[in-house]
Amino acid sequence: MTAPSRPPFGVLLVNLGTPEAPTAKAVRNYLAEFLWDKRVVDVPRPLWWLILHGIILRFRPGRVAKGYASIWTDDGSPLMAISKKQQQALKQQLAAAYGQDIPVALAMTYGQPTMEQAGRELRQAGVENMLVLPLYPQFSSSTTAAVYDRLASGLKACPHLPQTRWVNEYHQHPGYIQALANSVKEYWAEHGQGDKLLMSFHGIPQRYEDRGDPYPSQCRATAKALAAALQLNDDQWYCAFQSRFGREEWVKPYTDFTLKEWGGAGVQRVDVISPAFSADCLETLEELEEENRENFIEAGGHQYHYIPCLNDRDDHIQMMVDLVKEHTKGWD
Ligand SMILES: C=CC1=C(C)c2cc3[nH]c(cc4nc(cc5[nH]c(cc1n2)c(C)c5CCC(=O)O)C(CCC(=O)O)=C4C)c(C)c3C=C
Ligand SMILES: [Fe+2]
Ligand SMILES: [Fe+2]
Repeated sequence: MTAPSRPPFGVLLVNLGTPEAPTAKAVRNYLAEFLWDKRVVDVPRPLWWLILHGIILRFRPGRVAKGYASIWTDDGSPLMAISKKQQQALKQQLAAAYGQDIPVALAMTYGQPTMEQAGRELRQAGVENMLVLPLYPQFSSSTTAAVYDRLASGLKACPHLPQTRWVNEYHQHPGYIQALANSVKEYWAEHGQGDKLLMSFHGIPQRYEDRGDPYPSQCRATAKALAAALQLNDDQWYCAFQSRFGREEWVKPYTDFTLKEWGGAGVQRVDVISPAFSADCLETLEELEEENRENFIEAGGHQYHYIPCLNDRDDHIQMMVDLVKEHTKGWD
């Protein structure tokens, strides 16, 4: 009997993390870990500890849990359920592309599965070369860099470091732009085309951009590339930022203000897509699908269409296979 051969490399897929249940307690645990990360909120300690534990974690979890309850599925939080589907689909498409099993593990920056769990899984599969693929198309210090920190701290206990490479961002990758364009075109073929396509990205504080975070400019570049792929005129599309948190200024223009303004200005129908997210989540299914629909309709708009994230679409997973091939040269 021959020993099973080592895989040439393994892939670590990473996303943000999500609560274990749509309850105030689970949301509190999730937010306590997430919002304590200095990459996410940089307010000096111990002041931030007092604000987080004294105010935010007392009131926010109950309200946010209701939002999660409205989108929860039989398979749990959408972000987790979709991430698992992406993991399985990527494994299948990599096996087809390489003619052998390529291990793919899933980790979350906050909560489960941890970097340590995913790392052990890859190690047990014999992985010595690891490609880290954070599922954030645009690089931000608050997301992608946080993955680096967590992985580095998870590897502290590892006696045998794998060779590691990273996918920093893929905000203008031709396969990514093409998959976005395909999804919009398919949506329009079925539902017709609106007056405007709003590309709504998760925001970050303006201060983070001012000190060099490239995320907003990468979002604007993604939006421009998608508009070009769809051959839209300048008045047919717009790029805005959602999900503000706290009182300080975040990158503008704001999605909710834009939709209120459009609703009042007689825009009849708007189509909304959210290219900062590789998987549908609270910020798309609740904030965009529900809250912002209300903002537009209450201001006088008529039709509001939300176009889903790329999730486990074939062309999205194929783009991940291309990213893997491009970043593992010499390992295969
Ligand atoms: C407090 C500051 C925050 C920054 C900066 C931030 C950046 C950022 N986040 C994502 C992706 C996601 N964020 C999600 C939820 C979420 N984000 C924040 C705060 C910041 N995000 C909070 C407090 C929450 C939780 C919900 C709430 O309390 O309002 C999610 C959804 C998770 C889910 O379970 O579905 C994603 C995904 C990006 C891409 C980003 C910057 C580039
Ligand atoms: Fe966020
Ligand atoms: Fe939100």
